[in-house]
Amino acid sequence: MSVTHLDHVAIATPDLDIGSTPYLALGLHPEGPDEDVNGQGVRVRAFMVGETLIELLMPTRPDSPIAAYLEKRGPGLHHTAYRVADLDAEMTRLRAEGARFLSDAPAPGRAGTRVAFLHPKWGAGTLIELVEHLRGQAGFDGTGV
Ligand SMILES: C[C@@H](C(=O)O)C(=O)SCCNC(=O)CCNC(=O)[C@H](O)C(C)(C)COP(=O)(O)OP(=O)(O)OC[C@H]1O[C@@H](n2cnc3c(N)ncnc32)[C@H](O)[C@@H]1OP(=O)(O)O
Ligand SMILES: [Co+2]
Repeated sequence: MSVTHLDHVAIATPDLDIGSTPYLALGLHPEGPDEDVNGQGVRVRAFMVGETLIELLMPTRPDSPIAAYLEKRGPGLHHTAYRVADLDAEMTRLRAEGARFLSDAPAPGRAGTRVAFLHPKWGAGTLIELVEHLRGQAGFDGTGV
């Protein structure tokens, strides 16, 4: 099995509190404290909806991909992320099918995950992320291991 869940939907925002307003009004609550993912230049606030997170992303430095996105497109939907049990295997499989990853190797994501992004052109106009959770981590169902 390859993809097992819609892991998260990510929204770019210049301000986590402003970006949170609709989700708080919908009755959702942040999952723990905000987290800085320094490799990506983002601060993340996550809201759980069923088994899927809404991930609010605020840039933490001018060269963050989120800063570039806000500049070009303004606040809004940034990417969708799909959970896989074995990210290395999935990257190998997709590369063999011509997929265009934005980095050679997985990078650290939120909450101890490993992540990799596929080019929006390959994604037919949307940025797609693959996520692998650590074994035993909340939300990890062990599928495929
Ligand atoms: C914390 C972690 C986690 O989940 O745990 C995260 O999510 S961190 C999330 C933040 N990290 C990332 O996003 C890392 C991967 N992202 C990147 O490397 C970059 O943002 C790119 C996706 C390559 C886009 O960069 P940039 O716009 O400078 O490149 P580019 O000008 O070559 O763009 C190529 C084309 O893709 C479009 N494009 C850019 N960003 C897009 C997006 N988010 N969704 C859909 N299309 C997008 C551009 O408008 C352009 O289209 P046209 O050619 O038609 O004009
Ligand atoms: Co993400």
